Amino acid sequence: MDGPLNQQQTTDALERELATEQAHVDRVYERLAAAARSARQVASEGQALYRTDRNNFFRDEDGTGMLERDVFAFQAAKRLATLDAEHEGLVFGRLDRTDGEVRYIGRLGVRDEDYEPLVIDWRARAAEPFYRATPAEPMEVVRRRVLRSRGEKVIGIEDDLLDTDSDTDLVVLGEGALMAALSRARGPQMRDIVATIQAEQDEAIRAPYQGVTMITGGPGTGKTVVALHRAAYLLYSNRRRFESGGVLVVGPSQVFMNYIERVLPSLGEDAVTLRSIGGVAVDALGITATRNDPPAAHAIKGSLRMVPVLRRLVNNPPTNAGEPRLRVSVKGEILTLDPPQLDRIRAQVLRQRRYNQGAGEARGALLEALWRRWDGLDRGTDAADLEREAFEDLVISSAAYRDFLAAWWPAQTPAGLLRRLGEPATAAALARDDLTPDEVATLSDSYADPAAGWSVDDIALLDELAAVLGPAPAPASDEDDDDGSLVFAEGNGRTEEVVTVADRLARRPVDDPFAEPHDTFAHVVVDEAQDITPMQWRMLRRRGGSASWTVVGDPAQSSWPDPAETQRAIDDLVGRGQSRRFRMSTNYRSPAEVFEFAADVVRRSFPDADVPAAVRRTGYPPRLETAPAAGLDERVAELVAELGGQVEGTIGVIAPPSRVRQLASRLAGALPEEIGRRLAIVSPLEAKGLEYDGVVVVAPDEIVAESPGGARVLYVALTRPTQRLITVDVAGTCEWRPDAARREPSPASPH
Ligand SMILES: Nc1ncnc2c1ncn2[C@@H]1O[C@H](COP(=O)(O)OP(=O)(O)OP(=O)(O)O)[C@@H](O)[C@H]1O
Repeated sequence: MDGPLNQQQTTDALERELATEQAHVDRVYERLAAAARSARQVASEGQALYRTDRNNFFRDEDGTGMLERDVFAFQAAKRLATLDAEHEGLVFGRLDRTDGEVRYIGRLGVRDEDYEPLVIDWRARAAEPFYRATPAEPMEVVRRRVLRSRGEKVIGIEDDLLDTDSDTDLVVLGEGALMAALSRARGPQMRDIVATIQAEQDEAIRAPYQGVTMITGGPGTGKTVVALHRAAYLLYSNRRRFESGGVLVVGPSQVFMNYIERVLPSLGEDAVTLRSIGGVAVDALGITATRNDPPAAHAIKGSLRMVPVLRRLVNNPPTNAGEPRLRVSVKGEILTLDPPQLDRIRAQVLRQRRYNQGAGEARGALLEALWRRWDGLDRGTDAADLEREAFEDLVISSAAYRDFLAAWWPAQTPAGLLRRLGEPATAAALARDDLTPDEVATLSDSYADPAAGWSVDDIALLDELAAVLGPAPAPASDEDDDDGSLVFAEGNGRTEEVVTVADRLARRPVDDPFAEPHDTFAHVVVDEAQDITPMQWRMLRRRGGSASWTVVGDPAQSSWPDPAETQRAIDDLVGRGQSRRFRMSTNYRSPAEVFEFAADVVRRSFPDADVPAAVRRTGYPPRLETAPAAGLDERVAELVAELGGQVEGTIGVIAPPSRVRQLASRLAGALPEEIGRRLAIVSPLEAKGLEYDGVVVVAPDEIVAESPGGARVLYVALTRPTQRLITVDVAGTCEWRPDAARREPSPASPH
């Protein structure tokens, strides 16, 4: 080119280029419409073919020919149907290469009638230079162009000239797609970043699937969005493995799952299971929890010290429900099994079987022990003798035996068991030396009110119990049949109903003693991994016994009191298998003015925090406010109203958990509806992973005090804004502020 374009030339060039790109995009949509028509036709022909073949010979070569010719149309139409109707452009990128080739990049691949690519799927290898090429290493790309669209209309162009040495007459327009994308107001849901993925992010997205892939980095570095694009990439590059094996994405809360739920569909992928950490065990338990425990209970319930307590809860049911010894009378003889012997039998069975599967064996062992007692008795020569079978019939029909069995090996459910910890004496007996008396009291207290429902931490405990218990046995329809053995009608006169083989096969899934009570997945993505408690890691690992993993987190944002402990759990997962680590170095969310302030706060108590570089300046430093305790809510309402006029999109009020409810009710009536609609009032835990254009952080000192994560949790709150941050101290408190900020009055800035 011969130098920069003037204003008029730029406008003309932009119009010309937009028209060129629009023409290509139109062609793509026409081709897709044709592909969809063809797919429908093939589907109906395919059905007709199948029907014919049921009556005639199967003509394999016809079916194959049909699939080969039209498989693409099928795929394109199927994926198009899953794309978000409001996606921002099916085609979003163009590469002009040094050899003159032009490649368009899009959310899915589209070919023309001659099978030539009109658009390349962003996950294909040929699309890699779109994300990786830099001026230092242009990868044979002269110009990278990002197309911005609304529906099917191209409305903007952002170019990067990568190979400045090449002699090209390509025009270069716009000021960079990334900055344009980052400056836009945020809606209530996360968007995909497929048009502006950065090189270091792309490497993590396309990393091999095997083993454990760790993605670390500070707040706003795109860890979440990268992990989601990685899930889409894995499905694309290994569809058979991951579509059939399943991909699970786990995030910190239900609100967070709602926030990210559109990203994968907007990339044309809907075969991914999204669960909040409180909903991971919905497969085994049928429930999802959203309530968080207070910090002290959270610290106990998340700790591995709960493992032996729960094991004892299952395996040593307190025997206050009945006599701790078995006494039955057979033909006038009293046979007794004492507690030590009973304990030995129980332990022996549980060494080989989980509780639910052990019931039959335990009964067998009791009968065996009683028989030995009977057999060993010196009953005199004229005493009644009994065959073993008749002896067992007598024992089984005795009320004493049945009552004992019900108390000694009762049917147990995870929920019923965990509730028992609400009895302080039971909790203390089961905790032994694993918990201190104070911890036992805290734990027991947390179950005192059954109406409170289960907490997020309880879910991992219930899941542990479900695993220790093993799959629930099928409800027995016939007492004698519950050992699962086949019964055939062979004229023994006792059998009233014939259990056919077909019946039995139909029951097998419920009966299968090896079936796990939970789903398993081929790949598990764990977001905000720094907050996953050791007990929750156990729950997750049950879902990914032979899975590969993507683990995403930032220890500096941890709300767990001992970040080293969660790190050990992650190291454990990695084990000696394959693993790779990617560090994201740039904060794309926060304005630099806000982030530098937040980074100073976290460094005071966590000097090793991984602090990324923020790329965007807005000219608005954080605004540090103070309000008298009595007028705090009113002041927050005023500030939210002001903020509503300053930012276009979402507003978050992040308050200490103890204040959230009251603030929500005070602010409800105090704000114009237009602002109320954009407002969320949340605790820092609920704000994890989310972002808002404007944020008011209320009573930062209380946030630090109310969380075991302390300053790290405040750091989460301070790093949520994409545009503006306001903090409001209760008058007389500002311990949290770095010295420099505390000495200065509220900065005189253009608010
Ligand atoms: N390459 C990119 N192009 C455009 N936007 C991006 C890019 N990378 C990240 N973002 C945006 O930056 C914001 C932060 O991303 P994300 O929430 O994934 O970060 P995070 O590292 O998970 O943050 P946190 O640790 O604070 O939860 C999001 O709005 C995301 O869309």
